[in-house]
Amino acid sequence: MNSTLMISHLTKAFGGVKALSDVSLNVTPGERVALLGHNGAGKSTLMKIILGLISVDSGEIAVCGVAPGSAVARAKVAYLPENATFHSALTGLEHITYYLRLRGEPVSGAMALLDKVGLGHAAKRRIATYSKGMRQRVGLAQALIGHPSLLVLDEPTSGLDPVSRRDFYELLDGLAAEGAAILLSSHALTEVEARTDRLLILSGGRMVAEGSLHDLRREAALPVSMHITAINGYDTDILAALPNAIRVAGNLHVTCAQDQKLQTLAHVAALKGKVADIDVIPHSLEDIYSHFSRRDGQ
Ligand SMILES: Nc1ncnc2c1ncn2[C@@H]1O[C@H](COP(=O)(O)OP(=O)(O)OP(=O)(O)O)[C@@H](O)[C@H]1O
Repeated sequence: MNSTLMISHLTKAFGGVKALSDVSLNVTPGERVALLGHNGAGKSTLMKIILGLISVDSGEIAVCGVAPGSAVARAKVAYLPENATFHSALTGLEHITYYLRLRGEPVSGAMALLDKVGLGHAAKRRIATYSKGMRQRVGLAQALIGHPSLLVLDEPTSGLDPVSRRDFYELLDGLAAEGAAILLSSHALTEVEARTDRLLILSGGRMVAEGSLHDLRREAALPVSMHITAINGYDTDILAALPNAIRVAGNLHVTCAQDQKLQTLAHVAALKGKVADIDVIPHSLEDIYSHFSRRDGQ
């Protein structure tokens, strides 16, 4: 397979603590993958291994076809830490110029990088005067030096306002469209649901779920919840006709297993003349995430 990142049966322990157990995953060019998990689930450990900062106990890993941490891998992988820090006395332009020089890249590219992340207008202002969102963009511009094939982003949007988050994801969309693979960790479930191609859920060091939200929803097979609005006066008839219906804060509520959904809807439909409306309540990513995270006894 044409993988930018290939991980197979990876295991890592710190003393008696198993940080990662039998983790496998592939990320292909242009894919945006979100890594989700509770505190201590193993996300940072996985990122450090991908960056070549720590070794594995067993399993295989290849970044752009080579060992993580090798000179080739380091040239192709970029990392944006959650709290990137900058010398606040430097301007954005000076900062990026400095890092271009360190990487042996032409410094003439600094302005183009800042333009790419929407910071061209502030390039000559000191970073101390930048907002959190602007500093995050400097970090992204720095990460883009050398056209990385894989971007590893640790909670890149934490602390950003909704507009800055949207702008940040639009930048990532553009990079993915140019072929960069993106692996980002996040606790902001609703936003990654909309902005990534695939979700990975780590729990207790194990990869407990992987797929699109649609795949995870199907695999979780959580009970279906419905709200029924009765035509005035028919509440009691409906409750009598549907044994699994209950009254919650004045509304009628029905819960059934996934494979009972059509049958339950047919029962409700048969009550025409008594039912004004029915709403099937979709599960949020939080519900699905909790389901998989708890499966490991977390
Ligand atoms: N250097 C270390 N020495 C000992 N234990 C460690 C070390 N690094 C991580 N661990 C343990 O490995 C487990 C996974 O930690 P990790 O930092 O990868 O989790 P995480 O998912 O990144 O958490 P968070 O969301 O809080 O950053 C935890 O139990 C942690 O205590």
